[in-house]
Amino acid sequence: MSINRTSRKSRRRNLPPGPMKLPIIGNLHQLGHLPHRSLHRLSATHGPLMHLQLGQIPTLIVSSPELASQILKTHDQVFCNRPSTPAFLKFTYGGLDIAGAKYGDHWRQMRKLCMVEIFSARRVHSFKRVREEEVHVLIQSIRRCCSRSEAVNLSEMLLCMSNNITGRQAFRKRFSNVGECNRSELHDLMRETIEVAGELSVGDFFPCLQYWVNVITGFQGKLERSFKRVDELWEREIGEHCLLSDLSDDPSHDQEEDFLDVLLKLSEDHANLGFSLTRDHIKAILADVFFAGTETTAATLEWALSELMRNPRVMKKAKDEVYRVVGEKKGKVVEESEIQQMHYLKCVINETLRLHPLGPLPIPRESMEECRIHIYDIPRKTRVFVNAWAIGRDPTSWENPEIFFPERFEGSVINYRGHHLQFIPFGAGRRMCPGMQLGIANIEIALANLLYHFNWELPNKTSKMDINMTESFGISVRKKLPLVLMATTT
Ligand code: HEM
Repeated sequence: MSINRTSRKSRRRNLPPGPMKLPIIGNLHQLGHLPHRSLHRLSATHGPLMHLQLGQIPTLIVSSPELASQILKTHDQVFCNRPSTPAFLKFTYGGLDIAGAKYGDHWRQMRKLCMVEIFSARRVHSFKRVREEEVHVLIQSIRRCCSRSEAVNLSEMLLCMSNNITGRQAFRKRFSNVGECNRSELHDLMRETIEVAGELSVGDFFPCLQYWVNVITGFQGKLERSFKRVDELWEREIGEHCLLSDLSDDPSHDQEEDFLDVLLKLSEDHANLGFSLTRDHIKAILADVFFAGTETTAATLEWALSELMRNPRVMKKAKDEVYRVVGEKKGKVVEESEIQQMHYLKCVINETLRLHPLGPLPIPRESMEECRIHIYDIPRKTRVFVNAWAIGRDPTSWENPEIFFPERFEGSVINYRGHHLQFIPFGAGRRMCPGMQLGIANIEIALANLLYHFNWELPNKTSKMDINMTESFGISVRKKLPLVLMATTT
């Protein structure tokens, strides 16, 4: 398959348009080692529309707001499929979820159901207490490090917090020890699974040899083992929920419904639902909630703090705002109602998402039919990566794009809701992130509290420029090296 351009010569000679290839500028070997900066460098040389031949898969990388608008708005209906990779198919029970589902009736039904029942503003609000309690546990855990003059591994703690919040939202269970924000069975399992799911396996790009390539490289074995453990976890939680709902004197009946309560209830209501929500559908949705929701949230917080450490002026301004809004409130958690007045904090989060979006690689789109983008004909089944990372650093949209400058969002109409294609950390169009509000609520409350309760320093008198900002690939783009800081209480 080639990506064709209408030839100028043929137009001059009044001939029917003949094909001209959009040159292939990269291959699988390069992509395997391409961090975002190399992709950025390639697009600086080859323009914002790049064609890579990844094994058997024609692949486009789109790195300008104009082209992103063509993919995610003008031709959203053509590009709203997701390619099936073995890892996605496995963890989503053959694409029964939202993120891995092929575009069509099933995806529409699942997305609508989850938007109403799981991702709605009402549901996000109902977990306010869960977020505030888990942030309180995080603060207490950091305080204990302070009292022992120990460095805080924030990368690890933030991921544990995010897992605990999601565990409580999904099935009312936190997995760390009581009162701790430490590693748990869930934490290790999610880490391992996210690594497997985010891995670029060679077999993904050779569909006809996929299974055998994955067996030979050992990827298939890794995938099966990981899946078995995750499936056991979902089964255990579903079993416990079914048992609890049979016990009329269950004390947790007073509490907010969790996602699993909601999904189990819906699964018994085929008539109203109009389709059958099986156990596998439920497990697939749980997989989405954990895999799409935990690391993304923790990674954004990690980048925000790293940028604040490198930019003391911004750190001071953000802390001043939090104090001004909250006032003197010893030992308490900053509450969500107070965050609505923290406009600069929101700019800091925007600026973090601009420079450190989820990344172009983990959740690609796929064209469902042939389509013309710019002057090129893009064949059916082309994989498309919209490079939010490069778009967020595009000098034609952003002044001094490499500088962390939250003020650029003050008084600006640009937001992350998918309307402004120069800033798309949550994507845009039909397949835009449905968990945006949930993710932002977690990030805001955690960041406000980390700024309110602590002063942060680098360990061993290292300089702010020593903070390593190298990225690593996975489901989200995380810091390659953990963020380790010293905290003192304010
Ligand atoms: C900072 C946090 C987050 C970021 C940056 C983020 C980003 C993204 C992006 C870029 C996409 C692809 C959109 C596209 O193709 O246009 C996506 C899809 C998705 N996200 Fe998020 N996300 C976050 C949090 C969450 C949370 C908390 C959840 C759920 C609990 C979630 C669930 C999903 C799902 C299910 C999809 C697939 C949607 C579909 O294919 O229809 N995300 N996210």
